[in-house]
Amino acid sequence: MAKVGLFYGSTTGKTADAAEQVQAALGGDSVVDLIEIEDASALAEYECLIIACPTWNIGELQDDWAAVFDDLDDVDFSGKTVAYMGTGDQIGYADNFMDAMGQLEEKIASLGGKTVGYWSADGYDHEASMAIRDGNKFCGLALDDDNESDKTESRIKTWTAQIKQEMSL
Ligand SMILES: Cc1cc2nc3c(=O)[nH]c(=O)nc-3n(C[C@H](O)[C@H](O)[C@H](O)COP(=O)(O)O)c2cc1C
Repeated sequence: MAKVGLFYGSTTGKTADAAEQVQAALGGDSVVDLIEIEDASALAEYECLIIACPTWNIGELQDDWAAVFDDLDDVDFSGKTVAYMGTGDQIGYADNFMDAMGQLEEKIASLGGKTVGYWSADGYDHEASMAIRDGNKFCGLALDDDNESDKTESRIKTWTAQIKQEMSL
């Protein structure tokens, strides 16, 4: 079985922690390579990807993802299965919750990536998000350790069970 590439950017460590938990829940480093995003071309090596990005500076990509965003255009995502996860603050940044996850999904899907891992937005308290698709679903796992750290473990457990099926892991 081909390994999953989990690429993350993280400024204060919350997304890095969540990415480690997702890696562990999917079976550890024999199943998932955990890679800090530095170079977009590394994404091409994987058929199954998990893209992990927090939203910073009111609706912006985290710095490491911002640095490679334009280079994503040079990656052929057709035939790749891609799941997304983000961390954010639904109370402090209610009008921009998970915007970065939405921007990355929009771009990578437009370049041919098949999105899996949609996640119900029921029970969240934000006002607006660029990550909402088809009614009331986020385009990936939405984690909020600023306000709901008690829910992170169970959200990761449920979501990883879902993408195990959707990625046939
Ligand atoms: C200055 C600042 C701006 C932020 N802007 C947003 C935002 O627009 N949307 C959002 O959902 N979260 C926002 N956040 C919350 C962060 O995304 C959240 O703390 C995240 O978990 C940080 O991830 P990291 O530790 O991996 O860098 C912001 C936080 C700070 C301090």
